[in-house]
Amino acid sequence: IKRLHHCSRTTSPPIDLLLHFSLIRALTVFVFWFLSSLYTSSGPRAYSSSQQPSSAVSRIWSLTQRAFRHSSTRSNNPLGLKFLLGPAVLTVSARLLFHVAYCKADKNNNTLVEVTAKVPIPDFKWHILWEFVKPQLFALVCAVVLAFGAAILNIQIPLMLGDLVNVVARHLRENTGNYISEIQGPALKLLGLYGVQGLLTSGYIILLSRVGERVAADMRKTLFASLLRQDVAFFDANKTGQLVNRLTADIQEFKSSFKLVISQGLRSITQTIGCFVSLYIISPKLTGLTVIVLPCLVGAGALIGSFLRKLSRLAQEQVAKATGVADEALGNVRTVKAFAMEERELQSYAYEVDKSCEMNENLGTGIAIFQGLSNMALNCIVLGTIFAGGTLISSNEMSPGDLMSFLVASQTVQRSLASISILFGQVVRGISSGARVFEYLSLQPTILLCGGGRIPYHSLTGRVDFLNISFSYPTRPGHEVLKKFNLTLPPCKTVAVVGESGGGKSTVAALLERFYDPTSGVVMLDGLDIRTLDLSWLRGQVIGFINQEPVLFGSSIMENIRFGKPDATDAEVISAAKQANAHRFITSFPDGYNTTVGERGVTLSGGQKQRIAIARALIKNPSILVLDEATSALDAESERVVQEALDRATRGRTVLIIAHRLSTIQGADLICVMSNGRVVEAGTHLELLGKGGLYSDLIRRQKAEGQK
Ligand SMILES: Nc1ncnc2c1ncn2[C@@H]1O[C@H](COP(=O)(O)OP(=O)(O)OP(=O)(O)O)[C@@H](O)[C@H]1O
Repeated sequence: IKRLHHCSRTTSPPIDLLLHFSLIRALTVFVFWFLSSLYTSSGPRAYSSSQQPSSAVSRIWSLTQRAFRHSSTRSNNPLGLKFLLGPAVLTVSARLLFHVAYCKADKNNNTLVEVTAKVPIPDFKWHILWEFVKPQLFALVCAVVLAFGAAILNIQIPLMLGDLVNVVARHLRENTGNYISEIQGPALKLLGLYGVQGLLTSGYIILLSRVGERVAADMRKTLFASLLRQDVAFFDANKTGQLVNRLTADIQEFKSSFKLVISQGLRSITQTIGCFVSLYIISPKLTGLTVIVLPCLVGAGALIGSFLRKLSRLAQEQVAKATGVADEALGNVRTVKAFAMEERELQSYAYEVDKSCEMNENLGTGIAIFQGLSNMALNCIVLGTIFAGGTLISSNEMSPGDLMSFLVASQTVQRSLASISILFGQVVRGISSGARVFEYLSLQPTILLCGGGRIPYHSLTGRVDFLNISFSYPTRPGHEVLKKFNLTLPPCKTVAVVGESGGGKSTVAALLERFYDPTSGVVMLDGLDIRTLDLSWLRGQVIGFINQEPVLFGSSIMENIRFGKPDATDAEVISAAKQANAHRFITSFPDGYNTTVGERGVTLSGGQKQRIAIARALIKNPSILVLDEATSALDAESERVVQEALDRATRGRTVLIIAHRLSTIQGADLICVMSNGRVVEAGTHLELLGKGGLYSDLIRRQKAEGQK
């Protein structure tokens, strides 16, 4: 349980392997016990004295009959049936216990690191996988060839073991010749086979891990690039935690499944087919019997499998929900603490985790029953083989060595089928993880970053026209925010947009930045529709954007300012900081411009963050500056310093100010008052006051609030 606490839910629990190994060991012991009992107790001598296979056959019959009667107290049949059914029953109960314990450990430690899921799970796109696999094709083909070779050698091993047993049996029967020289040939051949098989195994594992890691790295880079390309509307609709999960957990899960399917899947399938061929060569009759039983088992397995897939999908969706709750609480931890909501957040998380725990317990029980039943069925096949094999030996159609080969080969088939049954769950998880990754890889943004024209810098005036704009946010299509909105920002003038909260002021700025495209109407820059212009040029060089809550990156101040112009020299960074009134406070820090600002700039005051954001916007020397309530989150003193910086920054530029505090915009060349999604009043401060309309009302209201 201690190990399980640390083991990710996405990996196959190690106990599975232990159980499967113990089962295989128990079966091997049984086979050897069975064969040795033929040759030892009343064994080889009785066999060799009579020289009749029928004596061995009658012994098989009597032993197996006794085994069925559970006659463990009598003579030399100590375990019999228990050897066959015992491990299967143990497997079922141990797996049940294991899943209960595992889920409990999970519940107590809240160590859920499951992949995210979105309803419904998208289709798996094979052509995208092919694009990633193509560059690694050579290594992959080599790995497949080596894995195939190892599997083929594994198929030979039962046959060679049979030869070995035949040599031993002949020597014991005839008791003539040199045992060492007789056994030497087949034994050395077998040893060589083991050696080559080991080499091939190492080879394909090395190659596969290389292919897996490279495919995963390529997928991560491509997915990240694809996410960064998406429209702002995409990020409105999807949670950051879920997106990050696709980059990490989903790709990890997919990589593990990919490697496992190629290595274990290919080996197991080859071994199953190859050993079936061996079985057929050894004894067509016995193989025929197995073939009759197998389709029934496969049919039942497929039925249970589809049910388990449904359970798995529901469980994954629930885990994603729990992760979302944790992500939101941790991402907004200051708000949670400020409202003393830790307990409530914990309760919501615990509720979702408990639900996912219950679903995973059910899934675990389903998998346990499935694996237990399949193990039991396979064990019964071995038992049936012994019954039928005895009959064939009695009719001289088989030698003891053949029976040995048949049993080992059928055991290989059983082992391979068991590993296929383990793989089953992994494949389901891998396919759904891969599908989630590919879904975002193939997503095309509607607003393309590159392409389109640029206006030469010397002829750019910075005039902006919003013409008949109507707009609804894609996440809320029924709610029209702008209705036939018209506004002109004359070159090198400052226009302020004011109005009641939620009236659509910030939306105007978002449309100018082309975070969204209007539903109808057009935004023009210097008389050109901005949809025809190169977006990276527009955002990167023409428009500077400063909003109410500037977000800094967790690097140094120097790097944060340089974010506005990646090729800026240190001198340019310092000059921008001076323009933004930031140089003095930056140089007062012991590390100056190399001071790291903490996650999202948490180690700086609001005013300091805002001035760095202004410097970041100014360094690209934009023709148009958008200030979206840039000072409204600051106290009076910070506001004064930042306002000073802004006044300096706006000189000689086209400026759009989205303002809440009307005191900050009285010097604007034009003030537009918005109501109900359109401009209802426009003029200078004094003109609007003289009209006594909505603007005067807003001023009066703010004054009254200020006095209060
Ligand atoms: N990303 C979004 N998705 C959906 N609706 C949005 C989104 N952003 C804003 N809205 C809605 O659009 C309307 C206008 O919002 P906007 O932010 O433009 O108003 P505002 O005038 O700037 O308000 P405030 O002065 O309070 O900042 C509001 O009803 C808001 O709920």
